[in-house]
Amino acid sequence: MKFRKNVARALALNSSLGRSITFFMAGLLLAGIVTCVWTLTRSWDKTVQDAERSAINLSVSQSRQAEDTFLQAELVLREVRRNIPQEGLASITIPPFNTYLAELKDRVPQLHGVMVFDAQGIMLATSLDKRPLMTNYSDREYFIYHRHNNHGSLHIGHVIRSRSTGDMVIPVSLRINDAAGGFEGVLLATVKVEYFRHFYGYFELQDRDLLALLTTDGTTLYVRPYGDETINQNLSSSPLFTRELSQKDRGHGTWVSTLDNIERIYGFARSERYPLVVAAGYDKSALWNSWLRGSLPDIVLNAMLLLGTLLMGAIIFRQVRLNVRNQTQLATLRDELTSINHTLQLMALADGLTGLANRRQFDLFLSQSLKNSAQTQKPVSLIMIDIDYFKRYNDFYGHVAGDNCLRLVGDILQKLQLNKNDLIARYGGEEFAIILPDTGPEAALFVARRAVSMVRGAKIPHSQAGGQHAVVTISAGCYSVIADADFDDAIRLKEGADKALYQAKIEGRDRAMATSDS
Ligand SMILES: Nc1nc2c(ncn2[C@@H]2O[C@H](COP(=O)(O)OP(=O)(O)OP(=O)(O)O)[C@@H](O)[C@H]2O)c(=O)[nH]1
Repeated sequence: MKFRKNVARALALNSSLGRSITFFMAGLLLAGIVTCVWTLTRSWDKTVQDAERSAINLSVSQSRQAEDTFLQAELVLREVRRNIPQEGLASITIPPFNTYLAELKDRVPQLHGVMVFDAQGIMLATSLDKRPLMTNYSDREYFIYHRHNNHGSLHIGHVIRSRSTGDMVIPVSLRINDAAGGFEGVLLATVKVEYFRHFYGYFELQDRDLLALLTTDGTTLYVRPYGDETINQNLSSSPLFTRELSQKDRGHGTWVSTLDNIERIYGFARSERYPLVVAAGYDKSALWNSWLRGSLPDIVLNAMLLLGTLLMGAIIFRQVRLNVRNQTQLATLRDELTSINHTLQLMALADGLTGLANRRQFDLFLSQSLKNSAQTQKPVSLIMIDIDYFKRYNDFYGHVAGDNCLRLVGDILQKLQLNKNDLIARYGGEEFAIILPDTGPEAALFVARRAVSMVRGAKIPHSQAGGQHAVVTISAGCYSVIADADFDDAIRLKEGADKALYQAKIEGRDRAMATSDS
């Protein structure tokens, strides 16, 4: 609650200007944040797209390169098969044939060796300088494969360690049939894994980026940047095989590698000719860090802009708060002045002793009433009232008691239940006056008599009054006119009423008299 109050005060929410500026600043801030996030998101998306494109291109080009590498091995094997005599493998003259194989192998740098095996797996010829110690190869996967699969296409096996040199090699083999179509032996070319290690080393890649050559059954032939420990790993459970390659031959995707649990952005391509796949993956966290470093100036700039907006907002809010405070102070001041004015107005128009209208208000009211009368041609009556023997009262009871007596008479006159348009005023000294607009002489005399009677009935002691009751009494004189704009009606009215009052005094006081124009 307190927090909400503080926020409302800080943002000057209690003023419409404050509210408008709050909404404007909030909109500006929101637009700034949205633009900043949108720009950065787009920039990151573009970085990812570029990485995906680059990964696809790299995997496609390396798939082609792998195809070329194995095609050259296949061409060598097919040439060897063409050069096997009609009579079969048994008729090969070993030393010259070994030389022939060595020459062929030297023409293709990626080849580790070229060999010929008979139907029992015995090595008959080899391009290698020295023969391996164990000469029977019938346990090798490629040999078993060809013995059981009678077709003339190339077979690419998993990586094996050469029994003659100890090198890691990829076996590429062809079956040889005899004249009757039966199994006669196997032609083998081995491709150096080192060749791929060397070739993949040319590419400018980050430490944790990956370039892998695999067979389509998910077995790794070589994975850069790793060593021999990742060769012949089964990655068939990787999203590359379970998700991507089951749908398309080339493409991109992001997944966590089953080999090292690193998330990468991958591109992949399957060879059209051989059961091979190449995958190129960029380490996503390295890419993120690099993007972050590159985007840092933008981020700092955007943050500064947002900070600038906030600062500007703070300054504006400070001004608004000051403005609102000044306005509040001004409003309070204005209210106070209005109230003082009102009091002053009342004071200017009211009699301080009795609270009745004063002489000034009497004159204004009389003037207005006469104007109305001139227009409506209805009569205006004036009753002039004077306290009897008031000098004696003052002399006997003192001026303070005299003032109190004036207040009491004022209170009694206020209880006369006049029309709301009538005005009772203290005319001056111990004299009162009642203006009765739209009232004729009879009604005025009736009111005057009631006033006389009520004051007498109040029984305010006046031992010096001289009458039989020894109470304060009043005398009243009434006069009525229908105003005539050409004439000084106020003087006429006052003189008439004074004359009647004088008459009442002469007649013995404590009474009301009326005079007329005649
Ligand atoms: N205490 C008090 N006395 C006032 C005030 N204004 C006028 N007086 C007194 O009222 C008295 C008026 O006396 P007069 O005009 O001679 O007449 P009166 O004694 O009332 O005699 P009549 O009018 O002939 O009955 C004077 O003594 C004034 O001093 C006032 O505000 N307070």
